[in-house]
Amino acid sequence: MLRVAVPNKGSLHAKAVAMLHEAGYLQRTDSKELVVTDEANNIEFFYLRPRDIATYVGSGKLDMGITGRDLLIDSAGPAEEVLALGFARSTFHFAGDPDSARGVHDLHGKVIATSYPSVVAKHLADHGVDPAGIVRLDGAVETALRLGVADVIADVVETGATLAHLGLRIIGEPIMRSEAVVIQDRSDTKTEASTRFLRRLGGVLVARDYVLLDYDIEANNLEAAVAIASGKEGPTISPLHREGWAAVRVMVPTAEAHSIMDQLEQVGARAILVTQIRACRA
Ligand SMILES: Nc1ncnc2c1ncn2[C@@H]1O[C@H](COP(=O)(O)OP(=O)(O)OP(=O)(O)O)[C@@H](O)[C@H]1O
Ligand SMILES: O=P(O)(O)OC[C@H]1O[C@H](OP(=O)(O)OP(=O)(O)O)[C@H](O)[C@@H]1O
Ligand SMILES: [Mg+2]
Repeated sequence: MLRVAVPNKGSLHAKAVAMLHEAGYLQRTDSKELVVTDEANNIEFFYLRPRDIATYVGSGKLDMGITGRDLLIDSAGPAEEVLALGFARSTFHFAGDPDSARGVHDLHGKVIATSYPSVVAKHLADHGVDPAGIVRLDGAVETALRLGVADVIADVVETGATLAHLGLRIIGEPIMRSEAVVIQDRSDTKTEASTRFLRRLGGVLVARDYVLLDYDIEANNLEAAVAIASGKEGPTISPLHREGWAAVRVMVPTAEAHSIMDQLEQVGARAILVTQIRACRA
């Protein structure tokens, strides 16, 4: 049975569970449940703290897990990323009062508070910067500045609202970019079960990113229309019960669907319909 770690709280939890649901897996209905066995799919889900997931997977106790790329990197363990999931996107930055520092080289001799000490230490070492200290905190890292615990922080930034609210500025370039990822032990070989799990999640990603577009078009205009949207593997073209016309079905990126419809209409497409994809293997 495949054993998979799922974040039990925080930014990753709800979206990871939603994705597993969409992939057809049984998920817990009570937040007190720590393990759920999905007999039908031969898979067991362990609900764990996001920060611990790379440790469990890296030690081989669990086969795979969903966590943040930043947490995986900070763990510095033997687990590796095998699939990016596109949610919980964030960047990781140094930040401080507007006059505290302009770039990483100004951090020489400063005390830095962070929940990601290993990432910060490596980044500073890579830039030849020697801080006065790195203070590890679990959260609310921004408050360390106000309380005088640190000169500068290194933290997750999503919208930037938290920093703006406190009048803090980003210092230098992003240290890393993160999103939710599936991880696996580096020494694990692919099994049929792990491949199936990844294929299912990959199918959810495609189903979320693409829609199906159907339209009718006169045969004369077909080439122009296909040039606008040619699909992942080429469009399906069927004869229409109307002399000289065809019906076309094609997958297009969700984000581009409306602009593609505008362009198709201009080359003569009619009855253009968009349909959401619930699941797929593409
Ligand atoms: N505001 C945010 N937006 C997007 N991703 C975030 C945000 N805050 C944290 N993350 C991501 O969530 C993961 C951290 O997991 P963690 O459990 O600490 O989440 P959290 O949302 O910060 O939870 P907590 O409420 O315990 O602080 C990391 O991958 C991090 O990049
Ligand atoms: O750029 P923003 O959209 O404002 O998001 C970034 C904030 O979100 C996270 O905090 P969280 O809510 O997880 O609280 P924490 O500091 O206690 O971890 C992170 O640590 C930042 O403080
Ligand atoms: Mg947090």
